[in-house]
Amino acid sequence: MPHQISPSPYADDRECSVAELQTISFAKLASCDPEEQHRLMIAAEQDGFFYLNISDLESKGLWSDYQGVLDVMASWFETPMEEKVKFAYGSDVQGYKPLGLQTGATEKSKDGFETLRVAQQGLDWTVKPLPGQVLASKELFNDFINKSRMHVLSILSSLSDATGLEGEERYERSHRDDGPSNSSMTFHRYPSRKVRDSDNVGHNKHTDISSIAFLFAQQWGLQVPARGAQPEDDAWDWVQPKAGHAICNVGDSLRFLSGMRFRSVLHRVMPVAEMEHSHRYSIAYFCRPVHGTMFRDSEGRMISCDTWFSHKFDIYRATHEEQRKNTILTGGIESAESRSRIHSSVVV
Ligand SMILES: O=C(O)CCC(=O)C(=O)O
Ligand SMILES: [Fe+2]
Repeated sequence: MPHQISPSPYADDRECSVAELQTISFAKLASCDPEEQHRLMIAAEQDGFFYLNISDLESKGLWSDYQGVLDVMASWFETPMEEKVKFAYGSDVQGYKPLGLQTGATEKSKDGFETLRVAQQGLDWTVKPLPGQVLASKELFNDFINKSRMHVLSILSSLSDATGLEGEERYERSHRDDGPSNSSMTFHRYPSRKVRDSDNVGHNKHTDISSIAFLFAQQWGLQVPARGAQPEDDAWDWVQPKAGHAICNVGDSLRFLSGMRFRSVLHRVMPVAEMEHSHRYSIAYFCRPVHGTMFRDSEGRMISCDTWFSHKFDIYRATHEEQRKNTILTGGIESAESRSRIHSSVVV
């Protein structure tokens, strides 16, 4: 596993257009700093993506937990396929998803990633149990999930403060700890070019189902649409990996809960030069509302978050052609006007 961030997604010294994301301080959010809450609100409204600095003491060692779980997962992904498929339960919140079950990032391709998912309380499940290697490090995984969740809930409560929400309207109320939900910690491995077929290509463009996706990625690959680009331009900017920072983005559930105020931005993952010889790893904690939470979706329907969740997973698995027939894959944000407003800069 590479331990240093590559200087560029490319093998040569070609220019690379990078999304200019705001950086929000978790330490300041934890102390309810109104200015930081305001900066977060603007980032959620305008960009939909931002970095969260999690290197301060207030983050309680989350970054080092991340490195610990990454080591366990990198070793588990090396186990033979016959072993891994024993955990393929067909669930979208718990267990293994092999390569190629969804569409890939280019027309006609299949996805190029495998995933192990851990549901809320999933470490304790006796039905659909997790692999022994994960359970042997249960305390580490528990800490990692709880701390990630604590960070996301702080983001949600800061957004409630910044937008003046009270009582049951507050975003953390629809994500309370005592309510069951489809929240899930997901570990992705994008196998290197040496061990995957050429028609397994990255992760197709999509918006996330979740309220907030909280991503750990120390390798290039993630992209957002270039500012002002038309869908047919197919122009994308890279999201630069940054040590000590989570990459956070608003997903459909928070976009809908906020009455379309916050921006759920399209993104995708493309294979990069490093993946000719190394696997790419990313970990995402998808925080989703408690079961039964209602909102109006991009098709104008009042719908529960659970129904949206299952429609969305069906469409992730549909063909590219099927995906184009409605607004579910992209949450209705394909038009140039409502796409990313993130500025970009060019690095060489
Ligand atoms: O692998 C990544 O960097 C992003 C993955 C992603 O977008 C997702 O799982 O929804
Ligand atoms: Fe995503």
